[in-house]
Amino acid sequence: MAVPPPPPFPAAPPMAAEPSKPALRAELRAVRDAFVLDLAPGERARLEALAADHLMRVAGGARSIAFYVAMGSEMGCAAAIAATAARGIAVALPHVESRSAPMRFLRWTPGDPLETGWRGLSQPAAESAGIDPDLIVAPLLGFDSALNRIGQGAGFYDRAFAALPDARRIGWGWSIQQRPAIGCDPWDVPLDAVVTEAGVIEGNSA
Ligand SMILES: Nc1nc2c(c(=O)[nH]1)N(C=O)[C@@H](CNc1ccc(C(=O)N[C@@H](CCC(=O)O)C(=O)O)cc1)CN2
Ligand SMILES: Nc1ncnc2c1ncn2[C@@H]1O[C@H](COP(=O)(O)OP(=O)(O)OP(=O)(O)O)[C@@H](O)[C@H]1O
Repeated sequence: MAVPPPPPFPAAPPMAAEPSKPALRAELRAVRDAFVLDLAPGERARLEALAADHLMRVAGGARSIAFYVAMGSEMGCAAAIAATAARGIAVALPHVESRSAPMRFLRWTPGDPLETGWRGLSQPAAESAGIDPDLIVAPLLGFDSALNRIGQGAGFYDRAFAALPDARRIGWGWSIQQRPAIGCDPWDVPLDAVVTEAGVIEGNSA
């Protein structure tokens, strides 16, 4: 009597992305590092200022915007923060205490001190006023034209988007971080737009 062959093992994970998220993150980090390393002196600041101009065109009506302090090869927010503050719009920055605690957005004005916190993050003093921003500028490792994003993988922004459903979600990154498709998980909340040095990618403009 024929014995049926055993089922293939290990079974494929139910939502296996192609490639795996950790592999995609490593690739995107390497591409982003190489892109920034190749920029001529002054070019990075020029491109970040272009992104700031694009953001100001789409930020209409926001009374408060959350940015972040860029690390490594992330597209920086300094020009956009300066433009935001110059328009009298409140600036907030993320504050992380631990991997498990929700990230908070704290009021910050250019010139205020920044403290080194969890994993070397530069962030406002823990006792700064918390705000619920109208618009959240989120760091990206990668994004696609359907406005899915992939971040560092700790889920801080996914959790913040779930907690602040009325805030506009704008991804912020270099145009070379775009991929044909970023596999998304059930908890991933899509962005409303992505701003790069090259322009704005909006949901209904694709
Ligand atoms: N500039 C910046 N600020 C941010 C974020 C971000 O992505 N960029 N965040 C977005 O969520 C939050 C912090 N999230 C983080 C999530 C993971 C790690 C982390 O695991 N870092 C590794 C090094 C990773 C690497 O090699 O690049 C470590 O410290 O070991 C750090 C911050 C809030 N502030
Ligand atoms: N709304 C949520 N509530 C609780 N946990 C969440 C929520 N959203 C995501 N997470 C958790 O966060 C973790 C990381 O998610 P994911 O791999 O999508 O990170 P990411 O989007 O790349 O990172 P980040 O949002 O920090 O930039 C997952 O383990 C997930 O369970």
